[in-house]
Amino acid sequence: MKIKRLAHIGIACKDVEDAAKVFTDYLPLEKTSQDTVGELVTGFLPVGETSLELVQSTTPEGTMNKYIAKRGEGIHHIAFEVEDVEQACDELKAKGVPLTSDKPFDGAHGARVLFLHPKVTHGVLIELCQYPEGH
Ligand SMILES: CC[C@@H](C(=O)O)C(=O)SCCNC(=O)CCNC(=O)[C@H](O)C(C)(C)COP(=O)(O)OP(=O)(O)OC[C@H]1O[C@@H](n2cnc3c(N)ncnc32)[C@H](O)[C@@H]1OP(=O)(O)O
Ligand SMILES: [Co+2]
Repeated sequence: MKIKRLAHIGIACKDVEDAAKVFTDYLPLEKTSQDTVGELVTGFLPVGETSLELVQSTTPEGTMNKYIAKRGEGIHHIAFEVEDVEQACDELKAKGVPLTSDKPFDGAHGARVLFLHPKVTHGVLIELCQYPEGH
């Protein structure tokens, strides 16, 4: 597996637009995109070669709302960009690493994403993402 960079830090929030205001009012950051991906809304704020990814659920029982109900808003996951997420998935499976899905699925900005289960990563939910060429 080749890791290219820390792609983003995912932050669980109740409302992307509200949360973005804090980061753009208190810090010199800019929200450069907002997209809906399945039941999630994401907002990206670039910081050097990485980004903050604000993530909100659009349904009461959605992933982020479930997380927020248990732990409150805050850092939810860290995402590493990999060269080949299918290969990374095969490698992790061969090592017996528990994943949250059987295979990579669609993420924001055309990425394919895969998550290692936080129970084996010292409580840190780790995303691996592969972006399309030219991203
Ligand atoms: C927007 C697209 C994409 C991108 O392009 O970047 C994204 O970032 S999507 C982000 C949201 N999607 C995901 O997080 C998908 C992967 N996550 C999951 O599949 C689930 O959330 C989970 C990690 C399997 C947990 O779901 P579930 O088992 O149903 O929830 P529980 O509340 O019962 O949690 C079990 C256990 O895991 C702990 N947990 C849950 N979330 C996290 C977390 N973010 N970080 C650390 N630990 C987490 C939770 O506290 C429970 O622990 P115990 O209480 O000790 O059992
Ligand atoms: Co993410």
